[in-house]
Amino acid sequence: MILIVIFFLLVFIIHSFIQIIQWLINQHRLYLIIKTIPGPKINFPLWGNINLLTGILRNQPIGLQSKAFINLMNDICEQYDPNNRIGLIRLWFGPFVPIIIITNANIAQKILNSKDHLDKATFYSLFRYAIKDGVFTSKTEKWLHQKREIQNHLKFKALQRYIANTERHLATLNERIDAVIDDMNKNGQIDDIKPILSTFVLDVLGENLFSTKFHSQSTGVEPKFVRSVNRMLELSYIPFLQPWSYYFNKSILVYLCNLAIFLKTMNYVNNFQYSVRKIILDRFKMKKFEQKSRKQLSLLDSMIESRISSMNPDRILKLNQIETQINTFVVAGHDTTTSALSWALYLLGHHPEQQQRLIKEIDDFLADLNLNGESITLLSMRQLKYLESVILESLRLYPSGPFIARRSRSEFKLNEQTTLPGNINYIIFIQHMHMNPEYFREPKKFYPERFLRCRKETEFEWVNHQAYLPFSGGHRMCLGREYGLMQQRMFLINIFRRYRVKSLDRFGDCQPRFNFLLSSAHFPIRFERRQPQSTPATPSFMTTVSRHSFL
Ligand code: HEM
Repeated sequence: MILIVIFFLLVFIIHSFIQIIQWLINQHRLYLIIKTIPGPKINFPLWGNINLLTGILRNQPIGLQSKAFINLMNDICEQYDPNNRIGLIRLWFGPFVPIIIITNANIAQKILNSKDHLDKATFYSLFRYAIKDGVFTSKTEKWLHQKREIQNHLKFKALQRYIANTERHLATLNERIDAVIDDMNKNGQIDDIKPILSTFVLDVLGENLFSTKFHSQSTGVEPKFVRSVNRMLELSYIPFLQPWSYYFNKSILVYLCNLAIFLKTMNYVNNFQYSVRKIILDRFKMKKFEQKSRKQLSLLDSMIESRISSMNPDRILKLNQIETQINTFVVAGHDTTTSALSWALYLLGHHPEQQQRLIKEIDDFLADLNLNGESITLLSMRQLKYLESVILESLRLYPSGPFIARRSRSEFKLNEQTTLPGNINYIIFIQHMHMNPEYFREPKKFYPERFLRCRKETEFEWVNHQAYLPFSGGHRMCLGREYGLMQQRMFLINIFRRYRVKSLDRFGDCQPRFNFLLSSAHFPIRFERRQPQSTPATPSFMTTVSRHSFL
Protein backbone atom coordinates (compact mmCIF):
# COMPACT_ATOMS: atom_id res chain seq x y z
CA MET A 1 0.00 0.00 0.00
CA ILE A 2 2.76 2.38 1.03
CA LEU A 3 4.60 1.56 -2.19
CA ILE A 4 1.54 2.46 -4.24
CA VAL A 5 1.16 5.77 -2.39
CA ILE A 6 4.86 6.53 -2.92
CA PHE A 7 4.52 5.62 -6.59
CA PHE A 8 1.60 8.01 -7.11
CA LEU A 9 3.34 10.69 -5.09
CA LEU A 10 6.41 10.33 -7.31
CA VAL A 11 4.30 10.47 -10.45
CA PHE A 12 2.62 13.60 -9.11
CA ILE A 13 5.95 15.24 -8.25
CA ILE A 14 7.50 14.40 -11.64
CA HIS A 15 4.40 15.59 -13.46
CA SER A 16 4.39 18.87 -11.50
CA PHE A 17 8.10 19.27 -12.11
CA ILE A 18 7.65 18.83 -15.88
CA GLN A 19 4.78 21.31 -15.82
CA ILE A 20 6.90 23.87 -13.98
CA ILE A 21 9.79 23.39 -16.41
CA GLN A 22 7.40 23.78 -19.35
CA TRP A 23 5.93 26.89 -17.79
CA LEU A 24 9.41 28.35 -17.21
CA ILE A 25 10.41 27.63 -20.82
CA ASN A 26 7.23 29.32 -22.03
CA GLN A 27 7.80 32.30 -19.74
CA HIS A 28 11.36 32.60 -20.99
CA ARG A 29 10.21 32.50 -24.62
CA LEU A 30 7.53 35.07 -23.80
CA TYR A 31 10.12 37.23 -22.08
CA LEU A 32 12.46 37.06 -25.11
CA ILE A 33 9.68 38.08 -27.50
CA ILE A 34 8.41 40.84 -25.26
CA LYS A 35 11.92 42.18 -24.69
CA THR A 36 11.96 43.42 -28.27
CA ILE A 37 8.91 45.61 -27.66
CA PRO A 38 9.54 49.04 -26.13
CA GLY A 39 8.13 49.94 -22.72
CA PRO A 40 8.96 51.50 -19.36
CA LYS A 41 11.94 50.23 -17.39
CA ILE A 42 11.41 47.68 -14.63
CA ASN A 43 13.25 48.61 -11.45
CA PHE A 44 11.86 45.87 -9.26
CA PRO A 45 10.89 42.65 -11.15
CA LEU A 46 8.27 41.58 -8.62
CA TRP A 47 6.24 44.73 -9.31
CA GLY A 48 6.84 45.04 -13.02
CA ASN A 49 5.43 48.43 -14.05
CA ILE A 50 2.65 48.52 -11.48
CA ASN A 51 4.43 51.28 -9.58
CA LEU A 52 3.59 53.62 -12.49
CA LEU A 53 -0.12 53.00 -11.99
CA THR A 54 -0.21 53.09 -8.22
CA GLY A 55 1.98 56.20 -8.03
CA ILE A 56 -0.26 58.25 -10.27
CA LEU A 57 -3.65 56.89 -9.33
CA ARG A 58 -3.46 56.55 -5.58
CA ASN A 59 -4.71 60.03 -4.74
CA GLN A 60 -7.29 60.41 -7.49
CA PRO A 61 -10.97 60.24 -6.57
CA ILE A 62 -12.96 57.37 -8.09
CA GLY A 63 -14.08 58.28 -11.59
CA LEU A 64 -11.11 60.56 -12.19
CA GLN A 65 -8.80 57.62 -11.56
CA SER A 66 -9.80 56.18 -14.87
CA LYS A 67 -9.10 59.49 -16.57
CA ALA A 68 -5.68 59.53 -14.93
CA PHE A 69 -5.25 55.98 -16.22
CA ILE A 70 -5.99 57.03 -19.83
CA ASN A 71 -3.65 60.03 -19.53
CA LEU A 72 -0.94 57.81 -18.12
CA MET A 73 -1.32 55.32 -20.97
CA ASN A 74 -1.11 58.18 -23.49
CA ASP A 75 2.05 59.50 -21.81
CA ILE A 76 3.64 56.04 -21.79
CA CYS A 77 2.89 55.55 -25.50
CA GLU A 78 4.33 58.94 -26.41
CA GLN A 79 7.42 58.49 -24.26
CA TYR A 80 8.37 54.93 -25.25
CA ASP A 81 7.21 54.85 -28.83
CA PRO A 82 7.54 58.45 -30.06
CA ASN A 83 5.68 59.22 -33.29
CA ASN A 84 4.05 55.80 -33.20
CA ARG A 85 7.16 54.32 -34.83
CA ILE A 86 6.40 50.72 -33.87
CA GLY A 87 2.84 50.98 -32.62
CA LEU A 88 3.42 48.51 -29.77
CA ILE A 89 4.20 49.11 -26.09
CA ARG A 90 4.65 46.50 -23.40
CA LEU A 91 3.80 46.77 -19.73
CA TRP A 92 4.46 44.20 -17.01
CA PHE A 93 1.79 43.74 -14.38
CA GLY A 94 3.91 41.98 -11.79
CA PRO A 95 6.65 39.52 -12.81
CA PHE A 96 4.57 37.20 -15.01
CA VAL A 97 1.74 39.18 -16.61
CA PRO A 98 2.64 41.27 -19.64
CA ILE A 99 0.15 43.46 -21.51
CA ILE A 100 0.75 44.78 -24.99
CA ILE A 101 -0.75 48.12 -25.97
CA ILE A 102 -1.41 48.57 -29.68
CA THR A 103 -1.45 52.06 -31.18
CA ASN A 104 -0.79 51.16 -34.80
CA ALA A 105 -3.93 50.98 -36.95
CA ASN A 106 -2.57 48.26 -39.22
CA ILE A 107 -1.65 45.97 -36.34
CA ALA A 108 -4.96 46.69 -34.60
CA GLN A 109 -6.86 45.64 -37.73
CA LYS A 110 -4.82 42.43 -38.00
CA ILE A 111 -5.61 41.53 -34.39
CA LEU A 112 -9.31 42.39 -34.70
CA ASN A 113 -9.64 40.33 -37.86
CA SER A 114 -7.66 37.35 -36.58
CA LYS A 115 -9.59 34.23 -35.53
CA ASP A 116 -7.07 33.62 -32.75
CA HIS A 117 -7.92 36.89 -31.01
CA LEU A 118 -11.66 36.54 -30.58
CA ASP A 119 -11.59 36.14 -26.79
CA LYS A 120 -12.01 39.24 -24.67
CA ALA A 121 -9.15 40.03 -22.28
CA THR A 122 -9.10 38.48 -18.81
CA PHE A 123 -10.21 41.60 -16.98
CA TYR A 124 -13.55 41.64 -18.86
CA SER A 125 -14.60 39.09 -16.26
CA LEU A 126 -15.43 42.14 -14.10
CA PHE A 127 -18.44 42.68 -16.37
CA ARG A 128 -19.70 39.22 -15.58
CA TYR A 129 -21.05 40.44 -12.23
CA ALA A 130 -23.55 42.51 -14.19
CA ILE A 131 -24.08 40.72 -17.49
CA LYS A 132 -22.92 37.15 -16.92
CA ASP A 133 -21.74 35.27 -19.97
CA GLY A 134 -23.60 37.15 -22.70
CA VAL A 135 -22.38 37.92 -26.19
CA PHE A 136 -20.21 40.79 -24.88
CA THR A 137 -18.09 38.70 -22.54
CA SER A 138 -18.37 35.12 -23.78
CA LYS A 139 -15.50 33.05 -25.13
CA THR A 140 -15.13 32.29 -28.83
CA GLU A 141 -17.12 29.03 -29.07
CA LYS A 142 -20.11 30.26 -27.08
CA TRP A 143 -19.94 33.70 -28.68
CA LEU A 144 -20.16 32.28 -32.23
CA HIS A 145 -23.48 30.63 -31.42
CA GLN A 146 -24.85 33.69 -29.59
CA LYS A 147 -23.80 36.11 -32.30
CA ARG A 148 -25.39 34.02 -35.05
CA GLU A 149 -28.68 34.13 -33.16
CA ILE A 150 -28.62 37.80 -32.24
CA GLN A 151 -27.23 39.71 -35.18
CA ASN A 152 -30.35 39.32 -37.34
CA HIS A 153 -32.46 41.06 -34.72
CA LEU A 154 -30.22 44.13 -34.68
CA LYS A 155 -29.22 44.56 -38.28
CA PHE A 156 -30.28 47.57 -40.32
CA LYS A 157 -33.36 46.00 -41.88
CA ALA A 158 -34.78 44.99 -38.49
CA LEU A 159 -34.57 48.49 -37.05
CA GLN A 160 -37.66 49.99 -38.68
CA ARG A 161 -39.82 48.50 -35.95
CA TYR A 162 -38.02 50.53 -33.27
CA ILE A 163 -38.82 53.91 -34.82
CA ALA A 164 -42.31 54.31 -33.32
CA ASN A 165 -41.13 53.91 -29.72
CA THR A 166 -38.19 56.19 -30.27
CA GLU A 167 -40.40 58.89 -31.76
CA ARG A 168 -42.81 58.71 -28.82
CA HIS A 169 -40.03 59.14 -26.30
CA LEU A 170 -38.53 61.97 -28.35
CA ALA A 171 -41.88 63.75 -28.01
CA THR A 172 -41.60 63.43 -24.20
CA LEU A 173 -38.04 64.73 -24.37
CA ASN A 174 -39.26 67.77 -26.33
CA GLU A 175 -41.91 68.44 -23.70
CA ARG A 176 -39.23 68.40 -21.02
CA ILE A 177 -37.05 70.81 -22.97
CA ASP A 178 -40.02 73.09 -23.74
CA ALA A 179 -40.87 73.20 -20.04
CA VAL A 180 -37.34 74.42 -19.26
CA ILE A 181 -37.55 77.05 -22.02
CA ASP A 182 -40.93 78.30 -20.74
CA ASP A 183 -39.73 78.41 -17.14
CA MET A 184 -38.81 82.09 -16.56
CA ASN A 185 -36.26 81.16 -13.92
CA LYS A 186 -34.44 78.71 -16.11
CA ASN A 187 -34.80 80.44 -19.45
CA GLY A 188 -33.87 77.30 -21.36
CA GLN A 189 -30.84 76.51 -19.26
CA ILE A 190 -30.18 72.95 -18.07
CA ASP A 191 -27.34 72.66 -15.56
CA ASP A 192 -26.41 69.11 -16.48
CA ILE A 193 -27.79 67.56 -19.67
CA LYS A 194 -26.59 64.04 -18.95
CA PRO A 195 -29.46 62.83 -16.69
CA ILE A 196 -32.02 64.09 -19.22
CA LEU A 197 -30.38 62.19 -22.06
CA SER A 198 -29.73 59.13 -19.97
CA THR A 199 -33.39 58.75 -18.96
CA PHE A 200 -34.50 59.24 -22.57
CA VAL A 201 -32.10 56.55 -23.86
CA LEU A 202 -33.19 54.19 -21.11
CA ASP A 203 -36.90 54.55 -21.81
CA VAL A 204 -36.32 53.85 -25.49
CA LEU A 205 -34.06 50.86 -24.76
CA GLY A 206 -36.59 49.38 -22.32
CA GLU A 207 -39.38 49.38 -24.87
CA ASN A 208 -37.33 48.47 -27.90
CA LEU A 209 -35.40 45.71 -26.24
CA PHE A 210 -37.90 44.05 -23.98
CA SER A 211 -41.28 45.78 -24.12
CA THR A 212 -40.82 47.37 -20.71
CA LYS A 213 -41.75 50.89 -19.67
CA PHE A 214 -39.18 52.34 -17.27
CA HIS A 215 -40.95 55.74 -17.06
CA SER A 216 -37.56 57.28 -16.36
CA GLN A 217 -38.34 60.45 -18.30
CA SER A 218 -41.58 61.10 -16.44
CA THR A 219 -40.07 60.41 -13.02
CA GLY A 220 -36.77 62.06 -13.91
CA VAL A 221 -34.68 59.29 -12.32
CA GLU A 222 -32.81 56.34 -13.70
CA PRO A 223 -33.80 52.97 -12.24
CA LYS A 224 -31.54 51.94 -9.36
CA PHE A 225 -30.03 49.07 -11.25
CA VAL A 226 -28.51 51.39 -13.89
CA ARG A 227 -26.78 53.47 -11.23
CA SER A 228 -25.80 50.23 -9.51
CA VAL A 229 -24.16 48.79 -12.61
CA ASN A 230 -22.14 51.99 -13.03
CA ARG A 231 -21.13 52.02 -9.38
CA MET A 232 -20.29 48.34 -9.51
CA LEU A 233 -18.02 48.84 -12.49
CA GLU A 234 -16.32 51.75 -10.74
CA LEU A 235 -15.73 49.66 -7.64
CA SER A 236 -14.50 46.68 -9.61
CA TYR A 237 -12.12 49.03 -11.34
CA ILE A 238 -10.24 50.05 -8.19
CA PRO A 239 -8.40 46.80 -7.48
CA PHE A 240 -7.53 46.63 -11.18
CA LEU A 241 -5.92 50.06 -11.11
CA GLN A 242 -4.37 49.74 -7.66
CA PRO A 243 -3.82 46.03 -7.17
CA TRP A 244 -1.50 46.30 -4.20
CA SER A 245 -1.81 49.76 -2.78
CA TYR A 246 -5.57 49.58 -2.54
CA TYR A 247 -5.47 46.75 -0.09
CA PHE A 248 -2.40 47.70 1.89
CA ASN A 249 -2.33 51.51 1.90
CA LYS A 250 -5.97 52.17 2.61
CA SER A 251 -7.65 51.43 5.88
CA ILE A 252 -9.60 48.23 6.30
CA LEU A 253 -12.64 50.42 7.00
CA VAL A 254 -12.55 51.88 3.46
CA TYR A 255 -12.28 48.38 2.09
CA LEU A 256 -15.26 47.17 4.15
CA CYS A 257 -17.35 50.23 3.18
CA ASN A 258 -16.68 49.60 -0.49
CA LEU A 259 -17.46 45.93 -0.04
CA ALA A 260 -20.79 46.85 1.57
CA ILE A 261 -21.64 49.20 -1.32
CA PHE A 262 -20.63 46.51 -3.79
CA LEU A 263 -22.92 43.93 -2.18
CA LYS A 264 -25.79 46.43 -2.08
CA THR A 265 -25.36 47.32 -5.76
CA MET A 266 -25.15 43.62 -6.53
CA ASN A 267 -28.51 43.26 -4.86
CA TYR A 268 -30.10 45.85 -7.21
CA VAL A 269 -28.53 44.17 -10.20
CA ASN A 270 -29.88 40.78 -9.07
CA ASN A 271 -33.34 42.27 -8.61
CA PHE A 272 -33.22 43.69 -12.12
CA GLN A 273 -32.12 40.35 -13.53
CA TYR A 274 -34.99 38.72 -11.68
CA SER A 275 -37.48 41.21 -13.21
CA VAL A 276 -36.10 40.57 -16.69
CA ARG A 277 -36.51 36.82 -16.14
CA LYS A 278 -40.10 37.33 -15.10
CA ILE A 279 -40.89 39.49 -18.13
CA ILE A 280 -39.37 36.89 -20.43
CA LEU A 281 -41.39 34.07 -18.90
CA ASP A 282 -44.59 36.13 -19.04
CA ARG A 283 -44.12 37.07 -22.66
CA PHE A 284 -43.19 33.55 -23.56
CA LYS A 285 -46.34 32.17 -21.92
CA MET A 286 -48.70 34.79 -23.27
CA LYS A 287 -47.22 34.66 -26.76
CA LYS A 288 -48.68 38.12 -27.16
CA PHE A 289 -46.51 38.83 -30.10
CA GLU A 290 -48.46 36.30 -32.15
CA GLN A 291 -51.27 38.80 -32.47
CA LYS A 292 -48.91 41.73 -32.95
CA SER A 293 -47.64 42.99 -36.24
CA ARG A 294 -44.10 41.73 -36.80
CA LYS A 295 -43.03 45.30 -37.28
CA GLN A 296 -43.82 46.21 -33.68
CA LEU A 297 -42.02 43.37 -31.92
CA SER A 298 -39.42 44.28 -29.34
CA LEU A 299 -36.04 42.59 -29.60
CA LEU A 300 -37.09 40.18 -26.85
CA ASP A 301 -40.33 39.31 -28.64
CA SER A 302 -38.54 38.62 -31.86
CA MET A 303 -35.98 36.40 -30.10
CA ILE A 304 -38.79 34.44 -28.43
CA GLU A 305 -40.64 34.24 -31.73
CA SER A 306 -37.55 32.78 -33.39
CA ARG A 307 -37.37 30.17 -30.68
CA ILE A 308 -41.02 29.21 -30.97
CA SER A 309 -41.15 29.13 -34.74
CA SER A 310 -37.84 27.32 -35.18
CA MET A 311 -37.90 23.75 -36.48
CA ASN A 312 -34.90 23.04 -34.34
CA PRO A 313 -35.27 24.95 -31.01
CA ASP A 314 -32.15 23.27 -29.59
CA ARG A 315 -30.06 25.40 -31.86
CA ILE A 316 -31.85 28.60 -30.86
CA LEU A 317 -31.11 30.61 -27.68
CA LYS A 318 -32.84 29.19 -24.61
CA LEU A 319 -34.84 31.47 -22.32
CA ASN A 320 -32.03 31.85 -19.77
CA GLN A 321 -29.64 32.71 -22.62
CA ILE A 322 -32.10 35.29 -23.92
CA GLU A 323 -32.19 36.80 -20.42
CA THR A 324 -28.40 37.14 -20.40
CA GLN A 325 -28.47 38.86 -23.78
CA ILE A 326 -31.13 41.35 -22.70
CA ASN A 327 -29.05 42.29 -19.64
CA THR A 328 -26.04 42.60 -21.93
CA PHE A 329 -27.82 44.95 -24.33
CA VAL A 330 -29.07 47.22 -21.57
CA VAL A 331 -25.57 47.58 -20.14
CA ALA A 332 -23.79 47.73 -23.53
CA GLY A 333 -26.33 50.08 -25.11
CA HIS A 334 -27.30 52.56 -22.41
CA ASP A 335 -24.27 54.57 -21.43
CA THR A 336 -22.58 54.23 -24.81
CA THR A 337 -25.57 55.83 -26.57
CA THR A 338 -26.08 58.45 -23.83
CA SER A 339 -22.44 59.34 -24.08
CA ALA A 340 -22.57 59.64 -27.88
CA LEU A 341 -25.62 61.94 -27.72
CA SER A 342 -24.20 64.10 -24.97
CA TRP A 343 -20.83 64.65 -26.65
CA ALA A 344 -22.47 65.46 -29.99
CA LEU A 345 -24.61 68.14 -28.27
CA TYR A 346 -21.58 69.40 -26.36
CA LEU A 347 -19.50 69.83 -29.50
CA LEU A 348 -22.31 71.39 -31.54
CA GLY A 349 -23.11 73.71 -28.62
CA HIS A 350 -19.55 74.99 -28.81
CA HIS A 351 -19.37 75.18 -32.62
CA PRO A 352 -22.17 77.43 -33.94
CA GLU A 353 -20.89 77.27 -37.54
CA GLN A 354 -21.12 73.49 -37.68
CA GLN A 355 -24.47 73.64 -35.88
CA GLN A 356 -25.80 76.03 -38.52
CA ARG A 357 -24.60 73.77 -41.34
CA LEU A 358 -26.35 70.82 -39.72
CA ILE A 359 -29.57 72.79 -39.25
CA LYS A 360 -29.53 73.80 -42.91
CA GLU A 361 -29.04 70.22 -44.05
CA ILE A 362 -31.92 69.03 -41.85
CA ASP A 363 -34.20 71.88 -43.04
CA ASP A 364 -33.49 71.17 -46.71
CA PHE A 365 -34.06 67.47 -46.19
CA LEU A 366 -37.40 68.00 -44.42
CA ALA A 367 -38.53 70.55 -47.00
CA ASP A 368 -37.82 68.04 -49.80
CA LEU A 369 -39.77 65.32 -48.01
CA ASN A 370 -42.69 67.68 -47.45
CA LEU A 371 -42.73 68.62 -51.08
CA ASN A 372 -42.98 64.97 -52.07
CA GLY A 373 -45.38 64.06 -49.24
CA GLU A 374 -42.95 61.51 -47.81
CA SER A 375 -42.04 60.49 -44.26
CA ILE A 376 -38.60 60.10 -42.74
CA THR A 377 -37.37 56.52 -43.13
CA LEU A 378 -34.34 54.67 -41.94
CA LEU A 379 -32.92 54.81 -45.40
CA SER A 380 -33.74 58.42 -46.15
CA MET A 381 -32.01 59.53 -42.93
CA ARG A 382 -28.83 58.16 -44.45
CA GLN A 383 -28.95 60.88 -47.11
CA LEU A 384 -28.00 63.38 -44.41
CA LYS A 385 -24.26 63.18 -44.93
CA TYR A 386 -23.34 66.13 -42.76
CA LEU A 387 -25.40 64.69 -39.91
CA GLU A 388 -23.54 61.41 -40.30
CA SER A 389 -20.21 63.25 -40.28
CA VAL A 390 -21.13 65.10 -37.07
CA ILE A 391 -21.94 61.77 -35.40
CA LEU A 392 -18.74 60.14 -36.62
CA GLU A 393 -16.59 63.11 -35.62
CA SER A 394 -18.08 63.24 -32.10
CA LEU A 395 -17.37 59.54 -31.70
CA ARG A 396 -13.83 60.09 -32.92
CA LEU A 397 -13.14 62.79 -30.35
CA TYR A 398 -15.03 61.00 -27.57
CA PRO A 399 -15.19 57.27 -28.28
CA SER A 400 -17.46 55.57 -25.73
CA GLY A 401 -14.84 52.81 -25.50
CA PRO A 402 -11.42 54.48 -25.19
CA PHE A 403 -9.78 51.08 -25.43
CA ILE A 404 -10.81 47.50 -26.02
CA ALA A 405 -8.84 44.40 -25.16
CA ARG A 406 -8.39 40.88 -26.46
CA ARG A 407 -6.65 37.72 -25.33
CA SER A 408 -4.60 35.85 -27.86
CA ARG A 409 -4.78 32.07 -28.10
CA SER A 410 -1.54 31.59 -30.01
CA GLU A 411 1.54 33.40 -31.24
CA PHE A 412 0.87 35.79 -34.10
CA LYS A 413 3.39 36.57 -36.81
CA LEU A 414 3.01 40.22 -37.75
CA ASN A 415 5.87 40.30 -40.25
CA GLU A 416 9.34 38.83 -40.77
CA GLN A 417 10.76 40.76 -37.81
CA THR A 418 7.92 40.69 -35.28
CA THR A 419 6.00 37.84 -33.71
CA LEU A 420 3.45 38.66 -31.04
CA PRO A 421 3.26 36.22 -28.13
CA GLY A 422 0.29 33.95 -27.39
CA ASN A 423 -1.83 33.66 -24.21
CA ILE A 424 -1.52 37.28 -23.18
CA ASN A 425 -3.77 40.34 -23.14
CA TYR A 426 -3.69 43.04 -25.81
CA ILE A 427 -5.11 46.51 -25.36
CA ILE A 428 -6.13 48.30 -28.56
CA PHE A 429 -5.84 51.95 -27.65
CA ILE A 430 -8.62 53.49 -29.74
CA GLN A 431 -8.58 56.93 -28.16
CA HIS A 432 -4.82 57.26 -28.81
CA MET A 433 -5.27 56.31 -32.46
CA HIS A 434 -8.13 58.79 -32.88
CA MET A 435 -5.80 61.56 -31.67
CA ASN A 436 -2.85 60.61 -33.84
CA PRO A 437 -2.09 63.34 -36.45
CA GLU A 438 -0.71 60.64 -38.74
CA TYR A 439 -4.21 59.16 -38.99
CA PHE A 440 -6.39 62.24 -38.56
CA ARG A 441 -5.13 65.62 -39.70
CA GLU A 442 -5.49 68.25 -36.94
CA PRO A 443 -6.88 65.60 -34.61
CA LYS A 444 -7.92 67.90 -31.76
CA LYS A 445 -10.17 69.97 -34.03
CA PHE A 446 -13.92 69.26 -34.23
CA TYR A 447 -14.12 69.07 -37.99
CA PRO A 448 -17.00 66.86 -39.25
CA GLU A 449 -16.08 67.87 -42.81
CA ARG A 450 -13.10 65.50 -42.62
CA PHE A 451 -15.50 62.58 -43.16
CA LEU A 452 -17.05 64.25 -46.22
CA ARG A 453 -13.61 64.81 -47.71
CA CYS A 454 -12.50 61.21 -47.20
CA ARG A 455 -15.46 59.01 -47.97
CA LYS A 456 -13.59 56.12 -49.54
CA GLU A 457 -11.27 53.68 -47.78
CA THR A 458 -8.46 54.82 -50.08
CA GLU A 459 -8.79 58.51 -49.26
CA PHE A 460 -7.09 59.28 -46.01
CA GLU A 461 -5.81 62.78 -46.01
CA TRP A 462 -8.17 63.70 -43.17
CA VAL A 463 -9.34 60.29 -42.01
CA ASN A 464 -7.54 56.99 -41.92
CA HIS A 465 -10.47 54.58 -41.89
CA GLN A 466 -8.37 51.74 -40.48
CA ALA A 467 -7.64 53.80 -37.39
CA TYR A 468 -11.27 54.79 -36.85
CA LEU A 469 -12.70 52.31 -34.34
CA PRO A 470 -15.45 53.81 -32.14
CA PHE A 471 -17.48 50.62 -32.57
CA SER A 472 -14.39 48.39 -32.50
CA GLY A 473 -13.83 46.37 -35.68
CA GLY A 474 -13.36 42.94 -37.19
CA HIS A 475 -15.25 39.91 -35.91
CA ARG A 476 -16.33 41.28 -32.53
CA MET A 477 -17.44 44.66 -33.72
CA CYS A 478 -20.33 46.30 -31.84
CA LEU A 479 -23.58 44.44 -32.55
CA GLY A 480 -25.64 47.53 -31.71
CA ARG A 481 -23.82 49.80 -34.18
CA GLU A 482 -26.73 50.33 -36.57
CA TYR A 483 -29.18 50.68 -33.71
CA GLY A 484 -26.92 53.23 -31.96
CA LEU A 485 -26.47 55.22 -35.18
CA MET A 486 -30.21 55.20 -35.83
CA GLN A 487 -30.87 56.56 -32.33
CA GLN A 488 -28.30 59.31 -32.83
CA ARG A 489 -29.70 60.30 -36.22
CA MET A 490 -33.28 60.48 -34.95
CA PHE A 491 -32.23 62.37 -31.83
CA LEU A 492 -30.22 65.03 -33.67
CA ILE A 493 -32.85 65.53 -36.40
CA ASN A 494 -35.48 65.94 -33.71
CA ILE A 495 -33.44 68.44 -31.65
CA PHE A 496 -32.18 70.63 -34.44
CA ARG A 497 -35.42 70.91 -36.31
CA ARG A 498 -36.78 72.60 -33.17
CA TYR A 499 -33.96 74.16 -31.20
CA ARG A 500 -30.55 75.76 -31.23
CA VAL A 501 -28.17 74.85 -28.43
CA LYS A 502 -25.34 76.64 -26.68
CA SER A 503 -22.94 74.84 -24.33
CA LEU A 504 -22.40 77.13 -21.37
CA ASP A 505 -19.05 75.97 -20.00
CA ARG A 506 -15.63 76.85 -21.38
CA PHE A 507 -14.74 74.53 -24.26
CA GLY A 508 -12.58 71.72 -22.92
CA ASP A 509 -13.61 72.17 -19.27
CA CYS A 510 -15.98 69.22 -19.50
CA GLN A 511 -13.97 66.04 -19.11
CA PRO A 512 -15.19 62.49 -19.70
CA ARG A 513 -15.32 60.11 -16.73
CA PHE A 514 -14.24 56.68 -17.84
CA ASN A 515 -14.84 53.35 -16.24
CA PHE A 516 -13.77 50.86 -18.88
CA LEU A 517 -16.37 51.48 -21.58
CA LEU A 518 -18.40 54.23 -20.12
CA SER A 519 -18.05 57.99 -20.40
CA SER A 520 -20.58 60.77 -20.58
CA ALA A 521 -20.59 64.53 -20.82
CA HIS A 522 -21.94 66.42 -17.80
CA PHE A 523 -22.22 70.08 -18.83
CA PRO A 524 -24.59 73.07 -18.72
CA ILE A 525 -26.44 73.89 -21.90
CA ARG A 526 -29.05 76.39 -23.11
CA PHE A 527 -31.86 75.45 -25.51
CA GLU A 528 -33.53 78.13 -27.62
CA ARG A 529 -36.59 77.53 -29.73
CA ARG A 530 -35.93 78.19 -33.39
CA GLN A 531 -38.13 80.88 -34.98
CA PRO A 532 -41.34 79.11 -36.13
CA GLN A 533 -41.17 80.67 -39.61
CA SER A 534 -37.64 79.34 -40.11
CA THR A 535 -38.55 75.71 -39.31
CA PRO A 536 -40.13 73.72 -42.13
CA ALA A 537 -43.33 71.76 -41.45
CA THR A 538 -42.06 68.47 -40.12
CA PRO A 539 -43.00 65.15 -41.61
CA SER A 540 -43.07 62.43 -38.99
CA PHE A 541 -40.79 59.45 -38.88
CA MET A 542 -42.32 56.61 -40.80
CA THR A 543 -43.34 53.90 -38.41
CA THR A 544 -44.66 51.39 -40.86
CA VAL A 545 -43.17 50.30 -44.12
CA SER A 546 -44.97 52.03 -46.99
CA ARG A 547 -44.32 52.32 -50.66
CA HIS A 548 -41.70 54.99 -49.94
CA SER A 549 -39.64 52.66 -47.85
CA PHE A 550 -36.89 50.75 -49.51
CA LEU A 551 -36.65 48.16 -46.77
C1 HEM B 1 -23.01 54.92 -29.88
C2 HEM B 1 -23.27 53.79 -29.33
C3 HEM B 1 -22.33 52.65 -29.15
C4 HEM B 1 -20.96 52.60 -29.17
C5 HEM B 1 -19.99 53.74 -29.39
C6 HEM B 1 -20.57 51.22 -28.96
C7 HEM B 1 -19.27 50.76 -28.91
C8 HEM B 1 -18.92 49.43 -28.76
C9 HEM B 1 -17.57 48.93 -28.72
C10 HEM B 1 -16.31 49.80 -28.81
C11 HEM B 1 -17.63 47.59 -28.59
C12 HEM B 1 -16.44 46.63 -28.51
C13 HEM B 1 -16.18 46.30 -27.07
C14 HEM B 1 -15.03 45.35 -26.90
O1 HEM B 1 -14.66 44.64 -27.82
O2 HEM B 1 -14.52 45.33 -25.81
C15 HEM B 1 -19.02 47.22 -28.54
C16 HEM B 1 -19.47 45.92 -28.43
C17 HEM B 1 -20.79 45.59 -28.29
N1 HEM B 1 -21.86 46.46 -28.32
FE1 HEM B 1 -21.80 48.45 -28.64
N2 HEM B 1 -21.70 50.47 -28.79
C18 HEM B 1 -22.79 51.30 -28.91
C19 HEM B 1 -24.13 50.96 -28.80
C20 HEM B 1 -24.59 49.69 -28.58
C21 HEM B 1 -25.98 49.33 -28.44
C22 HEM B 1 -27.13 50.33 -28.53
C23 HEM B 1 -26.03 47.99 -28.23
C24 HEM B 1 -27.22 47.08 -28.04
C25 HEM B 1 -28.44 47.36 -28.23
C26 HEM B 1 -24.66 47.50 -28.25
C27 HEM B 1 -24.30 46.19 -28.08
C28 HEM B 1 -23.01 45.72 -28.14
C29 HEM B 1 -22.66 44.31 -28.00
C30 HEM B 1 -23.65 43.16 -27.78
C31 HEM B 1 -21.27 44.23 -28.10
C32 HEM B 1 -20.41 42.97 -28.01
C33 HEM B 1 -20.09 42.45 -29.39
C34 HEM B 1 -19.21 41.21 -29.37
O3 HEM B 1 -18.37 41.05 -28.49
O4 HEM B 1 -19.36 40.40 -30.28
N3 HEM B 1 -23.81 48.56 -28.46
N4 HEM B 1 -19.79 48.36 -28.64
